[in-house]
Amino acid sequence: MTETFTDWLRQRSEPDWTAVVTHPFTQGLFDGLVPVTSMRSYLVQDYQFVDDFLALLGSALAKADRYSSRLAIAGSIAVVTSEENTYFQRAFDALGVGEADRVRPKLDEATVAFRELISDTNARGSYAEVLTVLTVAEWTYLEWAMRAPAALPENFVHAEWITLHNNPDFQSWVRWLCRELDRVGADLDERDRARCLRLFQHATRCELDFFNTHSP
Ligand SMILES: Cc1ncc(CN)c(N)n1
Repeated sequence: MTETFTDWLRQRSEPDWTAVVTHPFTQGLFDGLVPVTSMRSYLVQDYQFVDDFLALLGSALAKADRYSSRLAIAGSIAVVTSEENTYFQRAFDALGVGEADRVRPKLDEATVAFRELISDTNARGSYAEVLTVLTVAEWTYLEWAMRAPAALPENFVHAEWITLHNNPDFQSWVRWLCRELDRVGADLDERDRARCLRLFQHATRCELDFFNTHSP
């Protein structure tokens, strides 16, 4: 079988890729053993990441070259702004996160770095480059969440963060993202493919730094 563009990108992003999808933070989630302080700081920072991520989805929606692609992207925007946002609010309530940390927390270095990558891609990236960053963010999350055991932790803060990233709709969305990047990637010249690779590797490193920051 011939190698797809997304497989090519992922293979050249090792060993960071495997380090993200098997990260000890995710094992802590599966066991329900991430300490409250780590879970709180992780979700507070992630909510700021999600803000930029939503803008990047908007950029993909605007840059897409066909209506069917816009529909798929709009479906993901709907999830981020409903189920996922509601999860954050319920988790913040359960973890005692105050208003200031929900709206404008002090950002960790890893969050700043990730946000910079996203906003640069948002401002200057082609559709293929926007898809590249989205694919890393979603595919890594699907891959770690798929490693969860059938028995989920009791605490909904842990359990729902896993199921939000491993359910049939999320799986279809990630499959679509990979196919879309393969489709768009097929028309790129060598220089643009290399740009996507650098972005893919950079985004994978940002994911790793993000988990590392919140691992006790
Ligand atoms: C850091 C990060 N990367 C990816 C995802 C999945 N959207 C997330 N919520 N946070």
